[in-house]
Amino acid sequence: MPRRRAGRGEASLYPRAARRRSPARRDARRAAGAGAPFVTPALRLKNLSVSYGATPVTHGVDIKVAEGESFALVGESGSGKSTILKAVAGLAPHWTGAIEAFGTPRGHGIDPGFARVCQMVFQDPYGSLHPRKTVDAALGEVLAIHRLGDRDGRIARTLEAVGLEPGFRFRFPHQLSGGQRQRVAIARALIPEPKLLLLDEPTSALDVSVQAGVLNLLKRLRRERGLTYLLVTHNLPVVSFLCDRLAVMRHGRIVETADVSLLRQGALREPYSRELLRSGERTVERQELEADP
Ligand SMILES: Nc1ncnc2c1ncn2[C@@H]1O[C@H](COP(=O)(O)OP(=O)(O)OP(=O)(O)O)[C@@H](O)[C@H]1O
Repeated sequence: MPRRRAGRGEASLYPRAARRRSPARRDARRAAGAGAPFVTPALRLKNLSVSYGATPVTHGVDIKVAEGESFALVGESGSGKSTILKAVAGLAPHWTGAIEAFGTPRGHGIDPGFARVCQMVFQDPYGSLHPRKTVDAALGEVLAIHRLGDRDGRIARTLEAVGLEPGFRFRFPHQLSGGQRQRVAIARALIPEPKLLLLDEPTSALDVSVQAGVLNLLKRLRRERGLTYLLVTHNLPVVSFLCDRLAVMRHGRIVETADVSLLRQGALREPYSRELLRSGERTVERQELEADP
């Protein structure tokens, strides 16, 4: 059984998790791999079974995502990918098993400590932003929930980080384009300075012409902030661009977990994964995506 690092007691976990690690240390942790002993994963799902009422949706899902890693869930529609994200975010409260971020388990209800380190970005920026709240109000609300000060400074810095000019601060959602709205949604997730982002099809509701810009932004933010991503997508080029590993889901179960290099080589092991690969959508033009630095 993997041993836990000394001093990673439950009470002190969130302050430790929120501390920025040096890139060298992060690379070393990544090189150690998600399954290596002594390394507490950023996210651990153990035997996770989620249901809606009496209907079971996922069955015994096990996932470990290392700190700084980007991990994708792919698979056919209805296989339970978004349900896993919802359970981690506290939006699907009927589950068994365990959900841990940086070694600390979350409960089934509202968990403000967990929300501080783990935030979610939804697929549809039109639905996820309140139509009567300005960008300033949407971001300020998150700061108030987490009792974070320096409201003006944090909002200004976060808008800059997502590539929005200061003038966007007092606009309403209907005064923004789809891509700008999704940048606001990303800003809202980023503003409490989480370490782990749950990304549910973050670009699929956007026009193809703006998808690449948002994907490039997510890639840069991860690099600059040492973020960990758990991403749901149907778009395999997005997985290839943004992720290190992927899990293929079918009927609520993981059928294969693989390094993204196998996806790129077309060398996934399971017949179902290969079928998915053959039918993979290609909706983002590769040339629009930035190369790795
Ligand atoms: N709030 C809900 N209440 C009841 N059933 C739900 C709810 N949300 C999702 N489901 C059902 O759970 C199953 C899994 O849905 P989920 O959204 O997790 O799949 P998915 O793999 O993310 O699909 P897609 O790729 O189409 O988004 C589906 O059968 C869906 O109808």
